Amino acid sequence: MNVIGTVGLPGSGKGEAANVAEAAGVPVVVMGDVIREECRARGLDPAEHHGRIAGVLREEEGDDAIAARTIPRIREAAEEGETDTVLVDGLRSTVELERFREAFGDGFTLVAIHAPFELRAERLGERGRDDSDSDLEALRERDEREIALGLGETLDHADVEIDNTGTLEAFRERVRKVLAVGGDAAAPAAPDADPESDGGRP
Ligand SMILES: Nc1ncnc2c1ncn2[C@@H]1O[C@H](COP(=O)(O)OP(=O)(O)OP(=O)(O)O)[C@@H](O)[C@H]1O
Repeated sequence: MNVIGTVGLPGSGKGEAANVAEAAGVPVVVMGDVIREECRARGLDPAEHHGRIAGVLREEEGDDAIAARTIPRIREAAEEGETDTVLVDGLRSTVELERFREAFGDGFTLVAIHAPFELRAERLGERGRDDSDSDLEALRERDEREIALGLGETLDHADVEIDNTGTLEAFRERVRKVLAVGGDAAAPAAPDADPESDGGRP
């Protein structure tokens, strides 16, 4: 079983990567769904209480609570899917990463998606909101919140890096390649490899 976890700052392209997976018949498990379900189980509206319940779950069941609850969902998705690859969206911390590595061993591949702040701000602006200063400030705050949870450190542990600074089609193609190989086979793809390059590196 190949489990591909994606990690990236807000607006980096995780949702697009999940779309590529779905289009390719690769099931997608969203870690946030665990939290939404827990909100409903407690009679709370996920839209309002998502952030708080994520914190409560970690306090009650440990920092790896969301990962632990996601693992059986990943196994179920693998059984039901057309391929033996599953994409998991929503890793936030190295504790979660360790939990997944423990559960899936070499079958787990962490994929980091990178795009600079300005580009993420522009893309998120196009996704919904206008590109005002308050949105830039909101993105800065979201970045900081995610980094405080451990996202920055998690990015440093990636097995595969995807640089999402080009066209959407170039990004989708890169994701398709990573999904097709998964696991260790993905390693030869050098970080931020230039697809135009003929390998003439020193
Ligand atoms: N290479 C690209 N070129 C143009 N637009 C892009 C590119 N990559 C992503 N986008 C667009 O940027 C927006 C943000 O991407 P996406 O929703 O995948 O980010 P995300 O990492 O899931 O963000 P969040 O964590 O905030 O949900 C989307 O509208 C997406 O279609």
